[in-house]
Amino acid sequence: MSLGTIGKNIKLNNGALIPFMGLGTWEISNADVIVKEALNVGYRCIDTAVLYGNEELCGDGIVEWLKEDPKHKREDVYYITKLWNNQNGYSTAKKAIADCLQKVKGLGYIDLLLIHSPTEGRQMRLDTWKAMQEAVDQGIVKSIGVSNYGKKHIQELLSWDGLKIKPVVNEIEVSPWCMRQELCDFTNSQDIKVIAYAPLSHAYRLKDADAVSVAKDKGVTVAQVLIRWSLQKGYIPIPKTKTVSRLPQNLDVLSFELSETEMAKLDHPNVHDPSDWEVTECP
Ligand SMILES: NC(=O)C1=CN([C@@H]2O[C@H](COP(=O)(O)OP(=O)(O)OC[C@H]3O[C@@H](n4cnc5c(N)ncnc54)[C@H](OP(=O)(O)O)[C@@H]3O)[C@@H](O)[C@H]2O)C=CC1
Ligand SMILES: O=C1Nc2ccccc2C1=O
Repeated sequence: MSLGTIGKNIKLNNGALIPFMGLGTWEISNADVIVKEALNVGYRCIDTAVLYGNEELCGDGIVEWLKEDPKHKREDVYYITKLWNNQNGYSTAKKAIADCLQKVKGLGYIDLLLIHSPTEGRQMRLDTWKAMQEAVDQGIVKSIGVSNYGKKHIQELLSWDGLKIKPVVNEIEVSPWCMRQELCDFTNSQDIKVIAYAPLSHAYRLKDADAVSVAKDKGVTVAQVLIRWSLQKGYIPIPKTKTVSRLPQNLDVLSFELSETEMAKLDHPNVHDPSDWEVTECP
């Protein structure tokens, strides 16, 4: 990752551009308020999911922001949502995608639709992908991707004879305590970008002594250090905060740089401590 490109939009394998980082919205119940505030302070990418139950509120926040100023354009915001596990299967996914769009109808289209996880088995994964490809052909979804996919799930999709559209991203948990170096390298080798979820370790490691020491040296917070670590690794982090006062801080990660020594101090290649679920190895 060339440091000079951090902070710029990132080109996906279909030519579309995705913002360099985004806002996670899991467990944000007033997502309309938080999303609008986030857009006002400069966030341009919002990550939600059917699971989170706040897609409509995220859409409302975006639409409110668009209405606020004629200079605010739909194409300046990147809206990500995900089909939940029980929405796998061709006809179920077709209906679910229509529902996803209906919930944010003011947006007109979904920038990026993900299959939330690979847990439902090969046939369901591929049938779901078929429906997702058709949503791109229809123009209601601009890009499609996967989440929580391990190497074998990506290989399965890339070698499927029904593949017409490659996934643009794999959204997986990545932080210094869940580095997944092999999976990240494999994902990137296939020209698929890594969206790093739980980049703040779901807040479990914010008191880590090494991270605290790096943050102190740099004069920034541990949250900022972790987001910067993710960017310097070449990932697209989606830190979540429901605290309005933390929104600007988490975005303010372009004015400092971590040295190789600091990056190495943060790395924990031998630790594998996901903050949430771990399904990348499922059959
Ligand atoms: N595809 C998938 O399977 C998954 C996707 N995700 C996505 O990734 C996003 C991020 O992951 P998430 O699990 O939310 O965890 P994060 O790693 O983003 O951590 C969020 C926690 O950090 C706290 N926090 C945020 N900023 C700061 C700060 N500056 N200082 C101190 N504490 C801070 C938050 O508190 P507070 O909110 O109270 O401010 C919250 O407790 C999710 O919201 C979701 O969009 C997450 C898990 C799985
Ligand atoms: O953000 C998320 N938090 C989760 C917890 C369990 C399963 C999926 C998720 C998410 O997508």
